[in-house]
Amino acid sequence: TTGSASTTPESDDVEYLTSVSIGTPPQVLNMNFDTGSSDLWVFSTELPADEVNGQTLYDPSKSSTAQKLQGETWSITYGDGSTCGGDVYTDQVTVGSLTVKTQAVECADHVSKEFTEDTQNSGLFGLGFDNINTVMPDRQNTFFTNAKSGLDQPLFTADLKAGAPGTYSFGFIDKNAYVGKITYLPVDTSQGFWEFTSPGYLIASGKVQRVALQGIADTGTTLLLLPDQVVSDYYSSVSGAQYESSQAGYTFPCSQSSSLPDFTFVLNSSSAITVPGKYMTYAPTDSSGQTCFGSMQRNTGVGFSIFGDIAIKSAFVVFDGGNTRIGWAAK
Ligand SMILES: O=C([C@@H]1CCCNC1)N1CCCCC1
Repeated sequence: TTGSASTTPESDDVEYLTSVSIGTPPQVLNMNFDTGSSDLWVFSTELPADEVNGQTLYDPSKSSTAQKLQGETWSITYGDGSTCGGDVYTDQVTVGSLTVKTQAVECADHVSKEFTEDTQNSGLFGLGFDNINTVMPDRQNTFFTNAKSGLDQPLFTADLKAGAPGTYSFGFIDKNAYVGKITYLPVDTSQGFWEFTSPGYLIASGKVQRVALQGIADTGTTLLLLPDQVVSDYYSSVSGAQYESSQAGYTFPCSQSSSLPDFTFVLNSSSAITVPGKYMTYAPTDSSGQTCFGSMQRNTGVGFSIFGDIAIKSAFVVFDGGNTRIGWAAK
């Protein structure tokens, strides 16, 4: 089997939403596919009304294929401090033409304000490793784990685009979606993430800095979060760039946007991925449009780097669960 679905960016490419069908008859929710976590959770009819603002609610009582997982609950806190939790059903879940008949669907009965305010996002679709699924007392599998044995190839791919719809595909690699070769790096799954190490980086056409960047490929993180040393090196070449504590990040005059340098992360001795300078301006910090927030920021407090959508939309990425490796290609 295989399947693929279009994924559409919200404004500023802050997140990408993908249509998912759950239950019988199908209830269609737009969800945030997140390779940085491993719970499939949805806004549900169990939420208090004041925690819902525009999202689509999954109602298990209206699905003839929903089964409550008695005694099972979930609770998650994300890196930005947002939280949610609730109880668990199994139901049929379909992405494109790919169906998992018995998928754990974690129903939120509480969500923090970050989720309430994210009005188009009706849940997270975890694509990390099962060891960080939060369901207690019995941990549940991701959609990818459940689908994997039936897939033509035990992998999924992310082809995110800047300001345009892209594609998540399961079970196959679309040769028309990338150019050149796919370069694979080994993945360490011990923390539950698609964790790999880039051996170095370069700014613009400068010399390669042989600094190991241990990080995760996280489709659910917007920006590119790297070690302080790398980030200050990058912005040292941008006129007027500074770390603005009130903004909790590096900013620069928006007038500099067209001169932000490319950022390249190395994969091996003969391969690298370049984030074009045009992606390195994230957004203005206020409506005046004077000051802009950078797409590269410090990874302070995380313990590793996060190659979020800024990096992922600069490439075609293969999440190869069968071989526990990640593949990167230009496009
Ligand atoms: O909570 C997260 C991210 C948040 C954004 C969405 N993906 C998961 N983590 C990944 C980085 C380390 C801490 C946990």
